[in-house]
Amino acid sequence: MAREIGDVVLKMEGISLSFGGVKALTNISFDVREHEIRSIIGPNGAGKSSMLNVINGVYHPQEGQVTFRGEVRRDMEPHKAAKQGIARTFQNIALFKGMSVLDNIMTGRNLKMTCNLFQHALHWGAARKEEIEHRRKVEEVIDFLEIQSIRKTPVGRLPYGLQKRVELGRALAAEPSLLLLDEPMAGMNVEEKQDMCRFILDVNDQFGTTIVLIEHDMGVVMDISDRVVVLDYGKKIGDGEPDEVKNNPDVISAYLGTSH
Ligand SMILES: Nc1ncnc2c1ncn2[C@@H]1O[C@H](COP(=O)(O)OP(=O)(O)OP(=O)(O)O)[C@@H](O)[C@H]1O
Repeated sequence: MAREIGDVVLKMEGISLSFGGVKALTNISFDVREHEIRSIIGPNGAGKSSMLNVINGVYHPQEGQVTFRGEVRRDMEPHKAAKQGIARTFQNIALFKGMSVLDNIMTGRNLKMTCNLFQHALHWGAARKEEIEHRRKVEEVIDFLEIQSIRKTPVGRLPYGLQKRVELGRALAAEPSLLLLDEPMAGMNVEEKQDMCRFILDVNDQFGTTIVLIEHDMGVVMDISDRVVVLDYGKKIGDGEPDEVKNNPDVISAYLGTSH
């Protein structure tokens, strides 16, 4: 691979998270290095989505510490995480179905907009310039994801695989340094999965974006990940390069041996 894996950018230390009596995560530690594709796998209910929600501040762990780019983050909220360059996609597509592909991707630029609505409405100086820059970036994302032909189509009319691609586009429009992908290939057919895989690898390679990925398709995970962390019942049972994880007996019995 041409890209070089860098220093640790995200460090999760001793993370524990409970919902009432349910322990979603117990004392989990792992790190993510610059430019790597780091996957989180595990059976249903293992705590994968909860971990992504801790990373971007949706959930606040009762114990443990999250360090992003050398800064310990307390009281992280999703909008603060977004401002720090963390973007994400969701397990269930979260797009505006009645809006066009272009407008949905444009919403990914919201945090970067500095001019107010009134200025935008009148297209005054700086606002006009800013609008042009946002449009340029959005068109760049549309070209990158090869969705020029559907740019004006309402998202709700698109097949599922393309909606997932648009959701990736919205996350990319924010120009994240860390991209969190929650099951980006769930529900896709083989061809759609191959396309999505290619885009994830290209994002990582061309933009240098660090990626944390949750995915159930083991073939995909083992193919595209630099390192994999394995959760089971909220506990970490494996962590390492794909080959290492594949041969870990705990992982085999907890996960690979099941029908997931
Ligand atoms: N908001 C919540 N309130 C209560 N319990 C929750 C909440 N979110 C997650 N849990 C519980 O925490 C545990 C871990 O759930 P989580 O969704 O993180 O697992 P997962 O590995 O992402 O599962 P899946 O593969 O099915 O998406 C489960 O027992 C779940 O029911």
